[in-house]
Amino acid sequence: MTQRARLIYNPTSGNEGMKRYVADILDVMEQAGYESSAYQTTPEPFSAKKEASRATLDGFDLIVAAGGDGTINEVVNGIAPHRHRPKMAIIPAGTTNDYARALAIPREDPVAAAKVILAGQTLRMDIGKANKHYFMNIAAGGLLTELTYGVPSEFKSIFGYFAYVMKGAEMLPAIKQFPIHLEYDDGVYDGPASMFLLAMTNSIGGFEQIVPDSSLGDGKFSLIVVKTAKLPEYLVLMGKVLNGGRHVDDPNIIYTKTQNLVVTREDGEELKINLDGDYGGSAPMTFQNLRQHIEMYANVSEIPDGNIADDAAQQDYLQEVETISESDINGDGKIGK
Ligand SMILES: Nc1ncnc2c1ncn2[C@@H]1O[C@H](COP(=O)(O)OP(=O)(O)OP(=O)(O)O)[C@@H](O)[C@H]1O
Repeated sequence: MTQRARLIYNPTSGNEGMKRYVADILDVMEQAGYESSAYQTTPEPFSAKKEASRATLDGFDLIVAAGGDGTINEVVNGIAPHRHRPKMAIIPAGTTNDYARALAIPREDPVAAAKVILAGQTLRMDIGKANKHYFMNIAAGGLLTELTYGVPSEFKSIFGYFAYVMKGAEMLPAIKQFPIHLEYDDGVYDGPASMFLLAMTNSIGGFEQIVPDSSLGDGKFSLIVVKTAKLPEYLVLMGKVLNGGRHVDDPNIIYTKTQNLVVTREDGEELKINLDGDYGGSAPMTFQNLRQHIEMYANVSEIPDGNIADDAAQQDYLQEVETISESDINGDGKIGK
């Protein structure tokens, strides 16, 4: 039976330019063998999530999310709760596009991004669960991340803000410590912290060094806890991030891999949690890594081998590799020249 694909696109993402590419993107999806249709998101909250959920229940085989990381996060939230989940493809049109960067998908040209589907390479990507919400790239808490709520979209990404901070250091005096209780796979931390991050890729506002050893599809979060709130120590840490990810050994940092995490703020104050750049609820929060939960088209050959878990690259890609080796088979059926 012909496979069906649904394009869910946000007409307001980026420079509101997505609309004019829709016909060409649908054409690429058809070339890839999918019977294709499109849905334009609306100003109504969570329209992308609702449509992704509906299309999943309707049995669509592929959902293509075109928009900023906010739209991609909504589509992930529409798909992730279901037992039978379609594949996803990403067409970036936001301001930061961290997730597309992680999947090595072109970020300037939406049609080129769609053509990643034609190459047929996919990765089974981990998805994070945070209480009842899902996220695909990053969860974070702490004052620096709270500053991102209610700011203009160009500063919406936590680490767009982080970059801003690194340039101007204007926000650093605002960093405060709070008492936190963390339970993760290898331990418990009770003590002061100024922020924590849970990352699933190494694509965080363009800083690949924040998570120097991420492995897509390994079923583990990279947990980073910054204990200090002292300005000079923050500057040292930022220097170490830029200097090849050496912050991971700093005594002011906890850096570990974990599948599960429980976060509680111990002084009774609210700790807002940011999921993929937007407010996603407050602590106490339980996080779980859903290993290889959604299969996504990716430019796998452009991602360094060391950044992909051994069993995350999927069928189409592997078939392509097998096809190449079949051409090496001799007339006598043996492999080799
Ligand atoms: N037709 C529409 N009109 C107005 N707002 C919309 C419409 N469709 C979606 N939205 C809103 O767009 C927001 C998501 O934007 P998205 O994150 O995809 O793009 P962006 O803000 O340009 O990207 P980035 O987060 O990278 O800056 C959601 O709040 C959603 O409700």
